[in-house]
Amino acid sequence: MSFAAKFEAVDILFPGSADRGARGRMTMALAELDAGKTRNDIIGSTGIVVGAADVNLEVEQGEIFVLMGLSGSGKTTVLRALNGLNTISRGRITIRHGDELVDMSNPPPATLRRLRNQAVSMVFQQFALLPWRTVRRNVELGLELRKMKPAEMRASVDQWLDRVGLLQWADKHASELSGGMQQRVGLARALVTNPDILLMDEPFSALDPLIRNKLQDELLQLQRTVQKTIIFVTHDLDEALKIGNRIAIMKDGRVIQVGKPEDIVLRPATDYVAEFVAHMNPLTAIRAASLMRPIGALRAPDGAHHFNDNQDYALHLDNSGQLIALHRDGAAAPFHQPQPGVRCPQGSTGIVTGQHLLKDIVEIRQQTTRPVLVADNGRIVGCIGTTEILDALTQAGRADYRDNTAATN
Ligand SMILES: Nc1ncnc2c1ncn2[C@@H]1O[C@H](COP(=O)(O)OP(=O)(O)OP(=O)(O)O)[C@@H](O)[C@H]1O
Repeated sequence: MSFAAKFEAVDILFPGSADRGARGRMTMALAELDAGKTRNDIIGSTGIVVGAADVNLEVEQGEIFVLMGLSGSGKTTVLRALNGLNTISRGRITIRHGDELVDMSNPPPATLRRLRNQAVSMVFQQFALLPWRTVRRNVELGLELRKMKPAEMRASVDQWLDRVGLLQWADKHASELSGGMQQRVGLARALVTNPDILLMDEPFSALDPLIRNKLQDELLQLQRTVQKTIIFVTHDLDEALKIGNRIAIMKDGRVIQVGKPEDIVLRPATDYVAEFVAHMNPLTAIRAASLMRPIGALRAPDGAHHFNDNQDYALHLDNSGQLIALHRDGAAAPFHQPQPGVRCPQGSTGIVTGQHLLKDIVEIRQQTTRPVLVADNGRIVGCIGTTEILDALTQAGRADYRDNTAATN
């Protein structure tokens, strides 16, 4: 997989007033940064604000990459450097636009215009719609600079309005829509230009929790079809864990950990991240592959893999690792592959993939009253019983898991 955007040792400093001494103060601030001085030291001695320091990141094509951190940690500063709204003080940012690699360190104005028009679009927290324009005319805004024929423009716009479920609202004014609907218009406006990268700056923060949750689901659904590279800023760890393929945690302008949601949850790199994680919702963050007990450890002398979850479960696998028979306390027991939206039969063990979320596992377990098996391409790789679910749900259980994996690594 090639990168969509790459940050190499990026520092972004804000000089404040553009007086004659600004350049000298900037040089001094960079030297102080190199000497390990803190943000507060640097603002005290030079008046310069460090927005981002030594940021190294590679965002892959087609992933949702989340920048997460508390207010002032530098998320927006990093995001805005990707469309040239913030100037890089040192280091390099490269953006892939088709076959071209664009250096964002100091792009000529024409390159920047082309990039903003074609390669990078942004969705804002406060929607930024024009209230006097209709919904359709707001979405057209993204295409107006392209000199498209009106009929072609209308077809693209309506296709996107349809995708975000607002085609019926096309002739209403933006001000007549609810917050959630307005943000769907913002999303359609950003996507109608078919950008390589979509930047989303706290897009759902202004919405109430139910609508926010719904829009997160819709974004994930949309992403499955459009497969865009999305860089998403949030200060909410649950949101980051739910929607991010990978997450960068920021503090004081620096990236302190980058990883998949489960890396962040199960292996926090610092006490600071661990403190965040202690308050998160594991149901939408932990996947079957991380919480299962691996099958390898469960083989008994009779050749079956035995797993105890109140009762003894014996898994009989063929040479390729597929389940051919399951016994519960010695009696043959049924198993099945759960289907989305279909209630699992009670008493039948469900077989899921490693990608299933803890919330799905809990639901399957509740419906079947049986442990859950995990398969990778048909090969059984692990089991999830009550103990594994409780471990994943509780902070203490997750800490045990961390200690055990650290001990076995
Ligand atoms: N244009 C600017 N001029 C001066 N300082 C700035 C500017 N933009 C950001 N900063 C400073 O850079 C630091 C990082 O700000 P940034 O907005 O990136 O943080 P954030 O993590 O996105 O926070 P929030 O969630 O509150 O938006 C802050 O100290 C902020 O005051």
